[in-house]
Amino acid sequence: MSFTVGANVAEPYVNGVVCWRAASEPLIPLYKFRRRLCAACSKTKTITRSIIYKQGMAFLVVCISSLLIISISIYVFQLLANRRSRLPPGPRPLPFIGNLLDVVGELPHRSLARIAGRHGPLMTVRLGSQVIIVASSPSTAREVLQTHNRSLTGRSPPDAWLALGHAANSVFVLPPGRRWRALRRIGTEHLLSARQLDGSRLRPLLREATLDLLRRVLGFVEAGSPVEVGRASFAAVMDLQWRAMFSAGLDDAEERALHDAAREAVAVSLSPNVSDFFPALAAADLQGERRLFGRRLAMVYQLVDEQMERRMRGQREAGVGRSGEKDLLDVMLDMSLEQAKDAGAATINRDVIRTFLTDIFLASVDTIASTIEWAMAELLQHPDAMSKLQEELRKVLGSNAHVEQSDVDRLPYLRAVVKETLRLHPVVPLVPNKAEETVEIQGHTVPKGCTVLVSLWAVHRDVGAWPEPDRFIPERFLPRLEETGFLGTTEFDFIPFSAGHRVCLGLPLATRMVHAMLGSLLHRFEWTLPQEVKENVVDMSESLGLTMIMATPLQAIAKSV
Ligand code: HEM
Repeated sequence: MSFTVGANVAEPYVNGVVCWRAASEPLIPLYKFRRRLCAACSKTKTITRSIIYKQGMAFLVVCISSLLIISISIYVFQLLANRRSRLPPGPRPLPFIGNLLDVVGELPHRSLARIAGRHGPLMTVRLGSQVIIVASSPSTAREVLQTHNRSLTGRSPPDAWLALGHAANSVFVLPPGRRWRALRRIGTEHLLSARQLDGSRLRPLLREATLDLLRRVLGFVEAGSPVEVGRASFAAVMDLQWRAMFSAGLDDAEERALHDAAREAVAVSLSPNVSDFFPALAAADLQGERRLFGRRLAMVYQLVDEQMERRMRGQREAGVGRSGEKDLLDVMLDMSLEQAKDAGAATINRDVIRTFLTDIFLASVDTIASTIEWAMAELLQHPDAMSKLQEELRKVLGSNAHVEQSDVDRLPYLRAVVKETLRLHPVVPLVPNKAEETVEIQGHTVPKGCTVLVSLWAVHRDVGAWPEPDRFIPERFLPRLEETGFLGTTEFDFIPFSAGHRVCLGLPLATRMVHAMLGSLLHRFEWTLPQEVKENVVDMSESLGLTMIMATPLQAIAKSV
């Protein structure tokens, strides 16, 4: 770009001296002007600066006013468009940034619930250039997850997920097409259905994971140190998931690497990112979230790849597949070989296998471990509920050392505690869908392409559905244990696993492990808070990535019973 200097600005007076060279050259590009003018006379240095300064200021003023005019026009246009398109009501957006200032600064599920308190259970917020419709009540959640679910199951991958091409094959963010359906089917048929989990291959693994957790806690007890409940649960679930997918355990170094990589990948993956609010800036990755997510993901990929390599080498050397019961990796490798033979467009290739196994791994560890940690934090602050639960466990289990899946039906208070924990602390508090078609909800328009966020957190604290919504009262679930199950398909006031086409794939595994692990921890140990925590309070603040975890990891003192 070049700037020109007209005759009027080319006669600058600085300390009473006129620059004749500038005056005689009415049109000079600024960058040249600066160099040439300096060669012309002894006073030019000052004069040049003065002219560049004036030009720069003029340019800045022109830019700022154009930006202001453009953004005010967009703003007015949006307001008019909103009125005409009958979007749900919402806070007035600022030009450019929309309602970002209202939402950031607090955890998004909390700020959105606060704003919904003013604007209603179906509201519109604008985050940067993105239009988001938020459903915050049981009835609006039902509209999204049941009535209009077919049109609202799309996904826009968060920018961070584009790292290493993860989004292209990720079951979490794939649009509801052929590949997404194939992956869900594989997950259900070969790992996560009740039939698989209660079958001869996986059932012993699930039991072993509970015993593994008890052993880890015993290690803390014997060392006389407080138990890091979340960390111990995380490690036990991680090992279980690895064995279920690869029929192989993790050594200490792998366990440490995976723990840190998985926790950080999950934490970074959905944290607020300017690239998501302003897709036009995404290429710059200004916050570095995509790079960070990519680095963490690469560590998980590397370990998954090692397992794949080892298995494929084994198959090549033996000339046949593994004998015995097949694990998830076997099943997926067999499928990819079959599809390669058919020479059609393979739905399952190596990249898809790597991404799916990584997704399943990431989905399972933090969710189950955090739910157990939240439950323990609540119980430690509600000793009556803890005693009642331990009494029930003593009666039902007697001298059995741990909870089996077959015991859970006879443990109503344990089930009520788990439900109340998931009500107050749904580990996925906001579920983002994308409207694939325009739909009408309660007299408002939800336009095609916008994001439709269901706030499970707000639904679970809806005052109409839940008296004293912020209190931990497991008893509220006792009369309705059988009524709603976990799917919320009747009332939609309790939907920790969401509902509809994209309902959580891991529900059967999660409910089995949370009940078995939590029940066993309470049956085998007496729990108290460390003295310094008793004197203050348990820090119940949340930290949010892909899942909602405790910001301060819970520590508790365990004593063998
Ligand atoms: C307490 C534990 C868990 C909770 C509360 C939970 C909750 C959720 C929620 C709310 C969703 C979003 C559903 C939607 O988009 O409408 C979800 C999705 C998903 N969950 Fe879970 N989850 C848990 C454990 C697990 C486990 C253990 C696995 C796998 C082993 C898993 C695998 C998945 C997958 C693959 C999806 C994506 C489904 C899709 O988009 O099609 N989850 N989960």
